[in-house]
Amino acid sequence: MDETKEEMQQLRCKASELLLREEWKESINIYSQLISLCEQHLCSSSEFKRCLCLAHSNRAEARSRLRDFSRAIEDCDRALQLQTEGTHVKALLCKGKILLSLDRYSQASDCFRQASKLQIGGSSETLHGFIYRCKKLELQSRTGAFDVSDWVLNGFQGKPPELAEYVGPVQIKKSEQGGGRGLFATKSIDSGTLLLVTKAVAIGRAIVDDDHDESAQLIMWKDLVNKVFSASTTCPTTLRRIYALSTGKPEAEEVPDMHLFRPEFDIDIESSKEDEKPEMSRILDILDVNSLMEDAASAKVLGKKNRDYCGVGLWILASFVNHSCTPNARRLHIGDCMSIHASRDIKAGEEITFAYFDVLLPLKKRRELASRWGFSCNCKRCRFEQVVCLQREEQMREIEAGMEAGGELDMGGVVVKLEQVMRRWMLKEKEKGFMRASYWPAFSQIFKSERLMSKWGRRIPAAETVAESVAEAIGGDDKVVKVAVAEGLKRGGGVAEMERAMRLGRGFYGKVMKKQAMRALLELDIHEQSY
Ligand SMILES: C[S@@+](CC[C@H](N)C(=O)[O-])C[C@H]1O[C@@H](n2cnc3c(N)ncnc32)[C@H](O)[C@@H]1O
Repeated sequence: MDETKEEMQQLRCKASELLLREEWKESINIYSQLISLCEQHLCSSSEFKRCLCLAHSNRAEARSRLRDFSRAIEDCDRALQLQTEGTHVKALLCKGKILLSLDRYSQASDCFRQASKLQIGGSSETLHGFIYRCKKLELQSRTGAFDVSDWVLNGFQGKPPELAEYVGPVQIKKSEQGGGRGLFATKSIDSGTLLLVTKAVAIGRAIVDDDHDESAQLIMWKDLVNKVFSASTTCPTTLRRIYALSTGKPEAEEVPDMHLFRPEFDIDIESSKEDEKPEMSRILDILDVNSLMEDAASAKVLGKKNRDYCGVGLWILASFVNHSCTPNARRLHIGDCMSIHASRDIKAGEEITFAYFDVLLPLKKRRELASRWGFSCNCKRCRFEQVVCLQREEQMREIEAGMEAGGELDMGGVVVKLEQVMRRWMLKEKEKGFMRASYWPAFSQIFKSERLMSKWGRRIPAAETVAESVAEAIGGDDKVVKVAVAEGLKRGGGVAEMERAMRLGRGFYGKVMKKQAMRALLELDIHEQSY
């Protein structure tokens, strides 16, 4: 027996040393040996029981560092079952932290509460900190009451605010407009209302000098693939969610139960399907269809100091949102989280869509971009412009030619000609908005140049009119909102002008941002004239 106890001591010392050195895999190995030794001698002495309990707690810690959450939780539960004083708190703390990172806020909170009751003496500050965090996140995830204004107003100091997973008034259904499934509003909502907040499964990042920097793009992509594969290997819930996403064969895809995407969801490990093992080829297909670049405009603004720092990621629930060139929703990137809000008023039952690419472009360019995603957009705006292009081929060709030539003079010509023909064709306001959105690059070139404005300004509508009409057609967009703000500022920033800009800003930034923070953000880039 003494020999066995000595062996136990040796394994214990070795494993804790490895744990301290953060050599997780090796420490798991040794703890596994220690566990089997203790299990064999469990009945002979209480020392083995204490050691077994501690070994499970510590192996849980090491497993959780490798994000092997389900097996880490199994270890915590075993330690809790053995219930040896002291280690009990350790296992509860570890389990709580894992549940917190799996967005199971109330279950995490229960663990921290139990631990704080058991903790005798010592500082309970950490536990109270965790309990406070759980409470805050649980409230956010239940009510959708998010506010990132303070962080914005503090100049993005420190880490981005921690945001809870939130599933608002949305549901997945078969889509009529896009292929496969889509996300739909379950009730009528107004512009700026938050629809969901979701943390990335993973984000691949790299410094990209320009759009053609292929090696950096490859690094970013490989980083994403490895992280997603590893996340789906270690967490059955993540795998189940990832496997609900499209592989690019819409006809074969079922509508998953919304329950699967709610924050407190947990699959019963026993019931996790045997055949649900991550397969690299399926994961690659899924990433091909669903991964998104961090939206350039918002990622750049919301806390990124280095503007060439690019990221491509996978955000599960957001992956059910189809594209439209006249979208009604917007995404914002705050740290690793994506929030999606209505960029216009949305009716109950309406499909929620956002833009996969810049939609302030003519039909031909948008078609090219959509074809890179493997679909052709059939939204209201694309259908309308297709008819215009067919029926008014000659005039549209002239406008297109001016656009492609790209000179300042040509831009003036493009805009004046476009406004003339739209008057002649007696287009409705909404239709004018569609066309103006398509030729926005020409409008914005004129609006941002005093010289061009003095030459063409009297022959085209005012910047605010164009900005409002475009925003009406495609929802809030930072380039468009900035024009409204710049105009407001030029006129001395009067209340009415700023109110208008703020209304448009609400569509772009959503209600997670108070007016003051939105104003700070909008003014930030005005001087760069990045519209
Ligand atoms: C991120 S997924 C969107 C959700 C997907 N429809 C599903 O069933 O899971 C992207 C894929 O959806 C389809 N899609 C998205 N927007 C579309 C649109 N406007 N028209 C047709 N297909 C679209 C394309 O097949 C695209 O590759």
